[in-house]
Amino acid sequence: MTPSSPASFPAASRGLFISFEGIDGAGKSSHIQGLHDAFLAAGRQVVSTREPGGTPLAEKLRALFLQEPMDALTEALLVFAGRRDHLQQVIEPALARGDVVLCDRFTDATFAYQGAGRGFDLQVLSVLERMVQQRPELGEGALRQPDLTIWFDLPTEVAAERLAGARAPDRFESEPQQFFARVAAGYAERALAQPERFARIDSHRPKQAVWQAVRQAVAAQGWLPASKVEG
Ligand SMILES: Nc1ncnc2c1ncn2[C@@H]1O[C@H](COP(=O)(O)OP(=O)(O)OP(=O)(O)O)[C@@H](O)[C@H]1O
Ligand SMILES: Cc1cn([C@H]2C[C@H](O)[C@@H](COP(=O)(O)O)O2)c(=O)[nH]c1=O
Repeated sequence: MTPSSPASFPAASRGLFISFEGIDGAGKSSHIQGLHDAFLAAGRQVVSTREPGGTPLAEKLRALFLQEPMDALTEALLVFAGRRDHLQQVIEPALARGDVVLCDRFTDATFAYQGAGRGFDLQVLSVLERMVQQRPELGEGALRQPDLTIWFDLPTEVAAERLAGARAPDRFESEPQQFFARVAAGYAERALAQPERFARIDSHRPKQAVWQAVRQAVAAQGWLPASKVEG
């Protein structure tokens, strides 16, 4: 059996937490499914989930979050309330079982959208983050954070073109391009501050090239075999 064959690649049995980020229309969705399939093929149990959402309660909050007018503090409180439930009900149990958790958006989105996009106080967001994500069992003062964040980066005008006419826009998708420019800058700031956690993917390329970059970013961590290109 070669080192890169899937059956020889349960490289680790510890849980893995991978989040996917980017402005609306950045192209996350199909690659999350591709990675889900690749991890299954490598013999891992996989939980694909999303934020806001991921539990019955958090999905109810998501519907309000995406549709009802509210201020930025209310947005932040709702999204962190849903995140708490999601962590307790889905993410932590999956990681404890040793599963791979693929999460379409997590707390970086809150810093990018509510923080950079809306201009909401980053220190208040940090306090909420600490309350919701604190995990004493990981070490004193430790917070649950993704092991890897795959950030789909592309120009706001390209994302807008991709979304145009695709579906009825929600409250965020209806925002002007200047809003998304701020959100994109927010993501860039997060990535700069935590380069070891972020993998930036240039998403202004054909889907197959983006997929190969995503696959490579995960393989570089030793979590999937490097040689095989799927999807
Ligand atoms: N590399 C690409 N080139 C061209 N079009 C793409 C590419 N990737 C995705 N798309 C198209 O762009 C649109 C948005 O993609 P997708 O829904 O995957 O983005 P997303 O990041 O999940 O968006 P959102 O966060 O708003 O749900 C879809 O119509 C998709 O087919
Ligand atoms: C987690 C999170 C999300 N948002 C925004 C970002 C998107 O516009 C929507 C979610 O829609 P998607 O198409 O499923 O990605 O919600 C946010 O503003 N703050 C957050 O923390």
